[in-house]
Amino acid sequence: MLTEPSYEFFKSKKTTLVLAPFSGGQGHSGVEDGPKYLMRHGIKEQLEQIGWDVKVEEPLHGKEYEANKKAAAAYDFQGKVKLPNMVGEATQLVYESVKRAAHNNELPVTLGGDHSIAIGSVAGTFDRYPDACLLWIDAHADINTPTTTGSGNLHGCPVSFLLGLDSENTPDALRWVPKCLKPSRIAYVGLRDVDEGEKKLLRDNGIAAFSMYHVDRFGINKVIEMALEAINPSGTAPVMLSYDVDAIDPLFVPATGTPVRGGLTLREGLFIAERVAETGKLVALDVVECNPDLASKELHVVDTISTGCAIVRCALGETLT
Ligand SMILES: NC(=[NH2+])NCCC[C@H](N)C(=O)O
Ligand SMILES: [Mn+2]
Ligand SMILES: [Mn+2]
Repeated sequence: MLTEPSYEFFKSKKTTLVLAPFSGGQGHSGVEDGPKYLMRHGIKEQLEQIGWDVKVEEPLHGKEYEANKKAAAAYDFQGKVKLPNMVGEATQLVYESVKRAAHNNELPVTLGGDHSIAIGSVAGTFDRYPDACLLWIDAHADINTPTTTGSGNLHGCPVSFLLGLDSENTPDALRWVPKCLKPSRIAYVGLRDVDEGEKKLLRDNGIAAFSMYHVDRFGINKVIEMALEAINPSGTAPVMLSYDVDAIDPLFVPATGTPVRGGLTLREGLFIAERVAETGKLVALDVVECNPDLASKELHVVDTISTGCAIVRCALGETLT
């Protein structure tokens, strides 16, 4: 028997799509078009079809970050970190939107954009639900600090800011970020490309991290049970899902900036979202890193965008309704 969803907004089924067309957390152009493509593919109508009342917010409207990226690169850096001011401003705007939606008992669904925007969406969600836990579905751990990052790309760092790691080296423009996350409250699923410095941070902080090895060894169902048990032992805490589409194998999701082979199957990827929906505890969702520009053929765009939409529908209960 499926668990009855238990949160207020899950009963009222109000959601806000927070469009975050942002690419400043990494080098590729095109990831800022993710929200546009997801919307064009009908994500709003698809959610309405399964009974959701859908609002849309565009906190970055008129910002032209992508157009300014090249020029900004010359002055907007701090140590190794690229575009801290741009990322700091954009994520704060996302934060305000997500926070407002969450306090309004609407389910914020943040559509990226690169994964740096989770700085805003996670912080906004935890402002409303301080006891929440976070499932981070990704090929990457995104826990680099300003010191450990090799690339300097902030989409590889959001978790470290939310945890408050290496805070003495936090770029000024990111000092607003509340240290809202505890290491015991985040678990990863799908990892397969983790930097050496990140592995040490995961170990030293005792963070629950399930790689593709664990998915093969135990199966996806058991892995999610273990991940939820690690971060939400009572089963009563609110759950946020931050979903980088590169967790799923590039065979199914080719149009993404940092693809890594050997990932989740499409069904494993959707099952995670379905299983989280079934808990009835979902309070916020991100779907990030869809980059239509990186497709080598039109079919790859469709594969990637339709998977992004399916993740959202599954997390919002399509399979259960
Ligand atoms: N959100 C992502 N796709 N992150 C990829 C990060 C890759 C690498 N670990 C870095 O820090 O640059
Ligand atoms: Mn990733
Ligand atoms: Mn990521």
